[in-house]
Amino acid sequence: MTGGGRRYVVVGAGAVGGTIAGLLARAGRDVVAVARGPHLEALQAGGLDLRTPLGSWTVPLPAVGSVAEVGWRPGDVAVLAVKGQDTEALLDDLVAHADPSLPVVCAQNGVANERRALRRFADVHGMCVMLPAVHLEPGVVAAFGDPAPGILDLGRVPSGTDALDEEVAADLAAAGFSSHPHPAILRAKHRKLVMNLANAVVALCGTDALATDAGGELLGAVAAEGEAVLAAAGVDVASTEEDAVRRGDVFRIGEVEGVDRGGGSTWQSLTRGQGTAEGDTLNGEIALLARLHGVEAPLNVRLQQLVGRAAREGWRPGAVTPAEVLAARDA
Ligand SMILES: NC(=O)C1=CN([C@@H]2O[C@H](COP(=O)(O)OP(=O)(O)OC[C@H]3O[C@@H](n4cnc5c(N)ncnc54)[C@H](OP(=O)(O)O)[C@@H]3O)[C@@H](O)[C@H]2O)C=CC1
Ligand SMILES: CC(C)(CO)C(=O)C(=O)O
Repeated sequence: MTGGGRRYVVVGAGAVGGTIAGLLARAGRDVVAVARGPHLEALQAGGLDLRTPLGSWTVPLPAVGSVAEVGWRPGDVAVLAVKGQDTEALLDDLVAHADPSLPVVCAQNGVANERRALRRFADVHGMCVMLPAVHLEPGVVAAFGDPAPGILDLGRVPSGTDALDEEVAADLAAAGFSSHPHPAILRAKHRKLVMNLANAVVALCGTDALATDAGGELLGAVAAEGEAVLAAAGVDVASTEEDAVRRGDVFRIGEVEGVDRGGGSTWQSLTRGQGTAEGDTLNGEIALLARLHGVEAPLNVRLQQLVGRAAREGWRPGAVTPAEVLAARDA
């Protein structure tokens, strides 16, 4: 247990949340996971099966089925690690059970979750999550970063850092992550957003399609469209050089025995048949800004529409070709 009564309530203990909760717990921090369905049952029955290139462990992890069951107390910090499409429902629940002064850290991709949280909570922190991880089986999470599992910088939203950021970063560092307080976290998160516009491509077209000429063309065009829209909207985005400097050689993608990495988080949503996907939060951010600023974003609009439909209708990765998506640009 950590001193000072700090407790990390990690809501959504999947790929990212499971890795954060599991490694914080292994480092002796006080952690509660909020999970649901068969994953909750597996956590409660046998703990978290956490696999990494550095080793695999069964981590005993206190787990409850909803934020109503947490028993919130002073010193708690909520770490949101659900996908963006689940944030609104979660926050509605959270606001009914936790004090409005609860610090909320959004360990999620995109930049929409912090705004959702700020409508209900005053003390909101964004986290830029560079943590390649997989959760395809109840109770099991694999994180591929080696030697650090990932980079988890955080800061207040809209800007600045405070004592909480310092404390969380120190606890994450003790758990093995690279984590720094970041005074302009949304700047970093917008750079990550540009990268995550590819999530829908990987999910729809499959990982093999990325090695094709059409796949490469699509990935480049989707990112370029995102950059152009963010520039038209006047958004402050970290440069690729700044991003590369921060990544440095903190981690590379390692091997985890017995686990195939497959694709990113949206690919995992389709592979698991989750029924929803994160397109509205990721490509939808570009669609939103394009509409607000009078510019076009046909590729991101198409990806948002397709990945939502794919999740609803149970399509598997590979159901769509890059050429089919590129056709939206040429229509
Ligand atoms: N996976 C990765 O490599 C990376 C992911 N990210 C980002 O991290 C965030 C989380 O993604 P990821 O970890 O992949 O997602 P996962 O689907 O693996 O984990 C999210 C978990 O949250 C659960 N959940 C959703 N709503 C609730 C709720 N109200 N109460 C309890 N549990 C809930 C989900 O359950 P259920 O399965 O039932 O839906 C799921 O188990 C996303 O924003 C993603 O883009 C960032 C970097 C890398
Ligand atoms: C960068 C990447 C693809 C790492 O897995 C990611 O952020 C995601 O899966 O959402």
